Amino acid sequence: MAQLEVKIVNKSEHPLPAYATSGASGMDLKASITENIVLQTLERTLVPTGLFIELPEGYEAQIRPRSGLAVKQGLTCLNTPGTIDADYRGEIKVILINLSNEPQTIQNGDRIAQMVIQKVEIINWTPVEQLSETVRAAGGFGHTGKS
Ligand SMILES: O=c1ccn([C@H]2C[C@H](O)[C@@H](COP(=O)(O)OP(=O)(O)OP(=O)(O)O)O2)c(=O)[nH]1
Ligand SMILES: [Mg+2]
Repeated sequence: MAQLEVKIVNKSEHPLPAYATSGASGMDLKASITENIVLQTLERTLVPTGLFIELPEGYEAQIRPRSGLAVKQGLTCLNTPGTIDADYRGEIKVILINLSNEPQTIQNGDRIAQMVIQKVEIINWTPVEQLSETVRAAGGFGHTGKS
């Protein structure tokens, strides 16, 4: 399979993010910090990764939570999925929040989130007076029931 080339500047002391298995969607991102971060219950913070990327136009990176961190420590990404725009040249940072009942500590090198690269469609609007009819029509938000 042809693979996309993506420029990256790595200012962290950690190796480049990598796919853990051949079928993985995401690459884990590590905290690049000089001091531990302690998050109290419901506290949030911006965790630096030391990574800067240049995505080709038509692509984005999504920053998603790791399920292990979520289930074991109640740590998740507040803005999930975080969006890294193709034209962003700043440091990739992860907005973590502690949804557990105890303080949670983040150490340098901890795998705090995962990054998925995806294609995005850029669209043009076609303004119209009416949309096509469907069975669902305007039903939503539980409209089809529970089971
Ligand atoms: O989890 C995230 C989300 C965003 N970003 C960076 C990359 C992204 O391209 C930029 C802007 O993100 P977003 O569009 O989500 O934030 P905004 O509040 O709309 O800010 P802006 O007005 O700068 O677009 O911030 C991150 O590093 N991590
Ligand atoms: Mg924005």
